Amino acid sequence: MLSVSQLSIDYGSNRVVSDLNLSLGENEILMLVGPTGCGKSTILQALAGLIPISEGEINTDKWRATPKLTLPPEKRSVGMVFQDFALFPHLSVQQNICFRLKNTAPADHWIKLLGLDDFRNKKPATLSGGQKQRVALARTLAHQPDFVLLDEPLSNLDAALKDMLRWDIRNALKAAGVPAIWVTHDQEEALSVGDRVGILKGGEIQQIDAPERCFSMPNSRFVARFLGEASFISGQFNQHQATTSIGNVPAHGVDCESGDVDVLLRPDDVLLVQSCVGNNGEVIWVRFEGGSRLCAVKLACSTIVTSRVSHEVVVNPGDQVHVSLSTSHPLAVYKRMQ
Ligand SMILES: Nc1ncnc2c1ncn2[C@@H]1O[C@H](COP(=O)(O)OP(=O)(O)OP(=O)(O)O)[C@@H](O)[C@H]1O
Repeated sequence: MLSVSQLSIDYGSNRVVSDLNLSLGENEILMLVGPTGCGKSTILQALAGLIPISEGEINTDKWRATPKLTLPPEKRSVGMVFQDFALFPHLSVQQNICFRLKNTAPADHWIKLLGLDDFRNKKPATLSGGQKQRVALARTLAHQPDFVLLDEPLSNLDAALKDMLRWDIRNALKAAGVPAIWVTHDQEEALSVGDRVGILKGGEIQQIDAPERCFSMPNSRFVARFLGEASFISGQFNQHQATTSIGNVPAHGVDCESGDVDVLLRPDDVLLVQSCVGNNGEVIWVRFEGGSRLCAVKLACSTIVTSRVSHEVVVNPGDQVHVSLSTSHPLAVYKRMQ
């Protein structure tokens, strides 16, 4: 539907995106994440035609853009949703959504579907942040774009609203059958809402994969750490099995076939038990998360692993505990760094 090959983007002499290759399938939602300044917004702006590209090409079923073959934004059939909503303050909700629309039937459809019926005649200033973002989304979808680019659409909203609106946006995109690239700072949002996740670092894609794969089989330690709590324990890897000081687990070598490795542990892979005998670690910090607690445990070898326990388990720094590994899914292992 949309494909980007060998795309590079410069600001003056500063290359901020290098050799980007990605494709967006029909009806697919691709989440883009990465540290601040890694080029996420720049990529969206280039796809929308708002800034020039230096190398490579962007192709859709209907058009092609290269550094020499430029195409203005209005000819790209792309919808954009920004974090600051970008609504016209002097126009009503209805007028914002119908702005420059010849056929207003799709606008009615999205006004109803996104729960904006009661706000048709209100001005943006009288709406909540969540309602403003629904208006921005309705306006985008009412124009029936071929694809949508969302630049941190939820970052100005509070946590409870974010959680609800992210699903409303996903459902609306799926209902419209429009593919989207969605930039977010929120790893949880990326993993839960996206069909695929792309992780960027320094303007380069590190991995694009299904969320489960990015999380459980990251292709580098950077990706592992970026997508959530990650600890590593040394072990030996042989015959699809990793042997560590706190248990043996099925394993998959990301960059090696066998030998000395570091095993990626997510907090849910580590079982923490409070016991009077056989303890093998000391709790060094605990973070209360609501329904659970995240605990860091220092082992005798000085390795620190994290474990998530139910909120019913009361653990405190200084407690002696027993941690072990027992997973039925393979854990990612990486060649041991010297
Ligand atoms: N108009 C500009 N002129 C020059 N440099 C720019 C411009 N816009 C962005 N940059 C630089 O390009 C790099 C990528 O910026 P970009 O905004 O794409 O990153 P980002 O990943 O979206 O960051 P964030 O997560 O903080 O929004 C940064 O180093 C930034 O300082």
